[in-house]
Amino acid sequence: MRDWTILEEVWQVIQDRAEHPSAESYVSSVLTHRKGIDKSLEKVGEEAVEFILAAKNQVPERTVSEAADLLFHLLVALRASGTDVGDVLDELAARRK
Ligand SMILES: N=c1c2ncn([C@@H]3O[C@H](COP(=O)(O)OP(=O)(O)OP(=O)(O)O)[C@@H](O)[C@H]3O)c2ncn1[C@@H]1O[C@H](COP(=O)(O)O)[C@@H](O)[C@H]1O
Repeated sequence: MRDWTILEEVWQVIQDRAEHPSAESYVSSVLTHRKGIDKSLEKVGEEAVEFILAAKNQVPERTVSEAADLLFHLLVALRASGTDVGDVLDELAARRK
């Protein structure tokens, strides 16, 4: 089975950027944006649309790239909304049949 720890690593970096914002950090720029949480929610929407178009048009490389963008921006939006990704994983686990 493929190793998913990269998702956990990215989540940890997002926590670090939230707790220690820096001017060079893209994550910090989203989490401290003047639009507030709307910035990260907009990014989730944009990336979802781009993913849908890539998958619908059957462009494999773009589908992979847009899926990565979507997962990344979803993690940032979870942080922006004060949601623990652990609770999302627990929810998925609870749905196991
Ligand atoms: N996975 C990503 C990632 N994917 C995309 N991006 C950035 O997302 C930005 C958005 O690009 P777009 O073209 O979608 O949008 P844009 O119009 O340029 O900008 P906005 O709409 O966001 O204002 C680009 O600057 C990319 O570099 C990312 N930035 C960071 N990460 C991860 O987050 C970690 C922390 O990054 P920093 O916060 O920058 O240190 C990194 O080590 C990576 O693991």
